[in-house]
Amino acid sequence: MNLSPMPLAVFVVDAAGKLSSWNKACEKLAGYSVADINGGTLDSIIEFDDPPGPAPTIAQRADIETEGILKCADGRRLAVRVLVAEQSFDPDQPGTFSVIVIPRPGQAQPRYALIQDLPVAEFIDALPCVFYVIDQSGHLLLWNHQLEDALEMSSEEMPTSDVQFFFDEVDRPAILAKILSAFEDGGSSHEAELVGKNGKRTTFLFHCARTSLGSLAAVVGTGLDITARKHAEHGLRVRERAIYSSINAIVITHCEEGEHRIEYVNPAFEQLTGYELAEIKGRDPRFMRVENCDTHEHQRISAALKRKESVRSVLRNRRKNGEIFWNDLRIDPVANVDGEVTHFVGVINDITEARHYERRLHHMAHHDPLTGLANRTLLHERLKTAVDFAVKNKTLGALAFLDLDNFKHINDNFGHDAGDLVLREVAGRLRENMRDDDTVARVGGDEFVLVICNQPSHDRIADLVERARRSVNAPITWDGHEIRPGASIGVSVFPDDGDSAEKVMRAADAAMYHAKTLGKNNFQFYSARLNQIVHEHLMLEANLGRAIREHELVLGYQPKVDLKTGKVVGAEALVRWKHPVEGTILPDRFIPVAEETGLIVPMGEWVIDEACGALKALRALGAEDFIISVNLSARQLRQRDFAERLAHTLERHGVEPRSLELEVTESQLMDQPNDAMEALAQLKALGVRLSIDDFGTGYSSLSYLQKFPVDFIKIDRSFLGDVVHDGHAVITRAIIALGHNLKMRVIAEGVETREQLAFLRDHDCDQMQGFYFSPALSQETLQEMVCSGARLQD
Ligand SMILES: Nc1nc2c(ncn2[C@@H]2O[C@@H]3COP(=O)(O)O[C@H]4[C@@H](O)[C@H](n5cnc6c(=O)[nH]c(N)nc65)O[C@@H]4COP(=O)(O)O[C@H]3[C@H]2O)c(=O)[nH]1
Repeated sequence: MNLSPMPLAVFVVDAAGKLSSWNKACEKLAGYSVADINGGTLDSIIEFDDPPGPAPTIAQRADIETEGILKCADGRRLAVRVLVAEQSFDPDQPGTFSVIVIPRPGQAQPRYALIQDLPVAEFIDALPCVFYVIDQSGHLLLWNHQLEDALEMSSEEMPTSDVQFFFDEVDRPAILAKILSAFEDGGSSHEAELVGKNGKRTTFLFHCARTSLGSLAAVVGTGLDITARKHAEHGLRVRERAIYSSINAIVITHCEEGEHRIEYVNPAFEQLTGYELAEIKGRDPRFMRVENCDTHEHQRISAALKRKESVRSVLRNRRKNGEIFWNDLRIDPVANVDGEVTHFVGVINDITEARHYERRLHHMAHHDPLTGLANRTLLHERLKTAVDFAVKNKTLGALAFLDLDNFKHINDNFGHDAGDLVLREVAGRLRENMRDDDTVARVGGDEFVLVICNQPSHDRIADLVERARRSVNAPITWDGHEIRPGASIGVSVFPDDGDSAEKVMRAADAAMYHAKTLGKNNFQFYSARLNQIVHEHLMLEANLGRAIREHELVLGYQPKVDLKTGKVVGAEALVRWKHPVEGTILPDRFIPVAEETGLIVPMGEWVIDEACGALKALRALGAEDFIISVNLSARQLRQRDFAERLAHTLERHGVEPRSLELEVTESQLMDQPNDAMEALAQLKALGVRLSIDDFGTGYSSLSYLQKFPVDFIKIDRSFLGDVVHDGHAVITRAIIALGHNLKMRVIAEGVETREQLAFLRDHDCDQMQGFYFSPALSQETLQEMVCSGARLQD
């Protein structure tokens, strides 16, 4: 064992106390040479302050600090502390003991008295740093190999170089100043980068101190390689800067015993929340929470923090100014080197804008832009919820479909702005009449829907719907005009009329259909009978197309008689449906379905084609002037190429246009009078005859009537009634006079009695048709009648 670097005096003795080795410090302290001590015992050198009695063995002294006197070679008696320790870690010397001798206070030698015993050169080279001694000329007197490595220089090159050249030119003045300061003030320290001969750069933390070598003033110093630390510091600074400059608000909290205290917030946080670090440092970040809001999210966060786990949450927080913002928050734990979580980093994203945008999108996806009411999508959701609720809780609810009766008329006459105003006004009125829990939706141009929840009775529902209907009825002023919207409403009650949204909607639809067929501005509840009607309607709708294709339709011809001559001058073609199962179906049942479905157009074409065929046949029989009239739907009239197609049909059958008469009802003409006028003008130009059907029921404006290029007006059947006695006679007379004044001829339909006939004759009516003379006949029977020259008897 080599004891020489040890500065304390140490003897090695065996169990009997015989000295076997000692160190230089020991020689120094006691003044013995090797020869003096060799073979001696511990007792010959140290006098222990033992209590009276037998002296303890060496082993007994182990690990006990005792005091004694070191008997020095020069006769001095030095008071010492003695520590005996068994050299158990040295397997080569079993049973040997170290005896460490420490001079007692006041007895010690100067601190570094033993230094010359140390192998300084080895120490210097073993230092974990560079070592140097510089003289006043700035040249190295002493250095270790670490310095050579850093400078990439050999030992030979070192003394010849001025130390300032070990540094970058820009750093040199500062380096010189530091060395100078060490010479003048006794010491200095600084960080600087040593530049190796081949460019290697190493950052050192230098400490130097003034010293003297004999009479030579010098500076001795060390330099600790801090390159790695510098890199780390730089990295940290970059990261710190990144956090500082991040556009995301960042908060760092310190956590201890479940408490979270804000330690740092970046400027983005300050900007976002309005709080500055100084005023919130040390507070729990939850102070920003909105009370009683997002409680579930807060619980989730607390639980994650307790488990020291990351968590993400979207919740509302309050800014300093009280404003609430949506926070997309992410919190991550930060552990120290021992893996213990000491901090949490929270990244806050203000997503208020995005949330609002999302909400706006959601609102747009679920609401009608014009009125702000729920749209079809939202209606379906709400209805489903309401029906499910009613089924589960055994309460009553209602679904009301509401159609504005005259919306098209409003749009056509007052323009789309007026139409929009009416829709918005109606929407507002419906909303006002419903509770917040109810739903008011707009699902089409003029179609509104109400979902009414939680009602005590059918009566109460009826009251509510009636109130809504009346509110819609109130007049709206537009550009000085008073518009009075009307509404047809169909109502189904759930769960009575259906336990699912689909069934309830079907029922309300049926009720609505019924309400419309009953006339305008009323409301109807769904009923089983109603269902039957609607079912029938659907059946007709499904079969009518086939009926047209499969030739199940036939025409009946009701003769028209000239009232002056009694001669049969024409006939009205009336369509019938010979249904293979149901038998003959009259047009009043299926024409409205054909109108609704658009099948009226192909059906109308067939009728004209058939009527032309009949005209051709009659002509062949010699009835040259015979006229057949057909009923025309407004839908046919609106077809752009109707006149053209009609001309083709007439040509194909070789029928003169003047033999065909087209009857259009007064109400259909007045629906869009300007368009109708244009269409009628085209037909007139073609040469066909025109007549206004059901005259007296359609509120004709006289100015229009004058302009329609029609040949006949047909007094509506309803005015004939008891024409001889009641007020209808006045109207009938007026219509006949009006027609004649407008240079039109007048025909009366539905004539059933001799009295009616007499009345018509007395008032100069031109023609008649009706059961009194004949119902509609088959083509063959009509031909027979015409050929036989049958006449109306006086
Ligand atoms: N009470 C009574 N009724 C009488 C009398 N004389 C005739 N009628 C009935 O009155 C209706 C006259 O036809 P409309 O007013 O044009 O009314 C027609 C017409 O608007 C429509 N229609 C019939 N055929 C066609 C067609 O081919 N095309 C179109 N678009 N509509 C048609 O169906 C309606 C009903 O037709 P129909 O059921 O055939 O009923 C016919 C006819 O049978 C009478 O003395 N007393």
